[in-house]
Amino acid sequence: MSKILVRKSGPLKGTVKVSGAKNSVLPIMAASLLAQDTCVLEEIPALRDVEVMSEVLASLGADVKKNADGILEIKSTKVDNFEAPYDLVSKMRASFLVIGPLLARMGRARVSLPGGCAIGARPIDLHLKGLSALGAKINLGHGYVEAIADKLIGDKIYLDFPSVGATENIMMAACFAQGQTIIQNAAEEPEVVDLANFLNSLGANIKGAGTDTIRIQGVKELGGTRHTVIPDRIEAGTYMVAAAITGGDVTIKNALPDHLKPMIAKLKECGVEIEENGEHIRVVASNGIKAVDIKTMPYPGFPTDMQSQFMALLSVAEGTSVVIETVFENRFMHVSELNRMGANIKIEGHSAVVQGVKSLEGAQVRATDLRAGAALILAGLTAEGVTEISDVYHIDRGYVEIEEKLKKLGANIERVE
Ligand SMILES: CC(=O)N[C@H]1[C@@H](OP(=O)(O)OP(=O)(O)OC[C@H]2O[C@@H](n3ccc(=O)[nH]c3=O)[C@H](O)[C@@H]2O)O[C@H](CO)[C@@H](O)[C@@H]1O
Ligand SMILES: C=C(OP(=O)(O)O)C(=O)O
Repeated sequence: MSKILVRKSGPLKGTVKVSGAKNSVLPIMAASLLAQDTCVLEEIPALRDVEVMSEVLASLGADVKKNADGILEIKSTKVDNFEAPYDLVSKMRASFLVIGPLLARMGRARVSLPGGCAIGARPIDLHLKGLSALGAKINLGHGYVEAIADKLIGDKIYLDFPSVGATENIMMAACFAQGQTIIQNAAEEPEVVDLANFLNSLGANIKGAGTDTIRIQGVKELGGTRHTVIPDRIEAGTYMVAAAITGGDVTIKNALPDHLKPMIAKLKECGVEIEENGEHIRVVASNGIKAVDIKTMPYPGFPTDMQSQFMALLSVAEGTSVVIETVFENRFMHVSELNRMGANIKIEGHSAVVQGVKSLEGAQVRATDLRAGAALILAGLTAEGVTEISDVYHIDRGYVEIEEKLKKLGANIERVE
């Protein structure tokens, strides 16, 4: 089993390029099941999750080819299987995103229930509410969801919570529904917009993505396309925090400031200087870090996927911060690991009270999920001695070459077997 070793690293300096967004590429790959022609996807990050989604699509009968660096070609003409099995869906929750397109395309889908994970129970009731509103009969049994519909008919669907995955699944299913589907209280995340842009470039008719009301006018078929995936705002935010926690000066390339507003605002509140320049962001931290309060919210609020990385930063800030998690009910697994490194964080219900300490100390810690792992790397960059992180496969789900990228900035980090 691999481990990542991190040692205290001086101010990080230099330039780092952000990869394509994991949370865009996964739904877009699922959506390519709807296309009659080849889909060429660019800026595909070399991530474990992308490999798993490729396996899922291949198991359904799609032809998935990895071409030159970062280019994926998907041909779905021969898709003939409507079942996504447990062994693939259990590897990655986002595999559940194939249920919408499979149902739309084949009138039938059987997909393993994804189950919860370290950050919460993560039910799929809103996905199913949407699909049944479109006319699908839903049966649950033996750990699988089966959705069947002779035809789908557009409807008005109000989401009780602006779920990213439910918005995406419903949007994909509605592409071939008769008439208009309206999703109200839809998720507004940039990745939802990227998916809608991809589907529209195939010939779909989707309006309003990026607002809380999305209108999908059903069409008869979708063609092929070439699409470049948006940059990963969470990876960008993680390198912004790496610069801040080490008192560094880092320019982040291929980052869209528009998608990073909450991270930019909170880092500025912490006393970090940020320069926005087109698709570059420069982060300069030379005056220490001040405590700030954070509340995670659906987009455009502060992203839950950046909560643990900011918690690492605030654990060495001057003063006391309060971090409130409102999106997932159990996303504080990193707290006990950070406390093992000398942080002073107390959990009170959905809040964590972070009393900043002068310094952290290296320890053996466990990446309990993807972003928790990133937070431990960030903490390790500022901790005295060695931080030894286990279960790093979580980190590989969502960060392309994280050691190499950090090493280029001057970090003392290595992977050992
Ligand atoms: C692959 C991907 O894009 N993953 C992202 C996506 O996950 P995902 O799409 O799973 O997240 P959701 O937006 O659906 O979940 C948000 C909240 O809604 C709840 N919920 C969701 C669906 C449902 O049917 N019922 C229900 O109660 C969840 O348990 C959670 O508490 O958005 C999350 C919230 O920004 C991010 O943290 C994940 O990185
Ligand atoms: C929670 C995350 O991803 P997923 O929904 O794929 O588990 C994440 O990217 O932080």
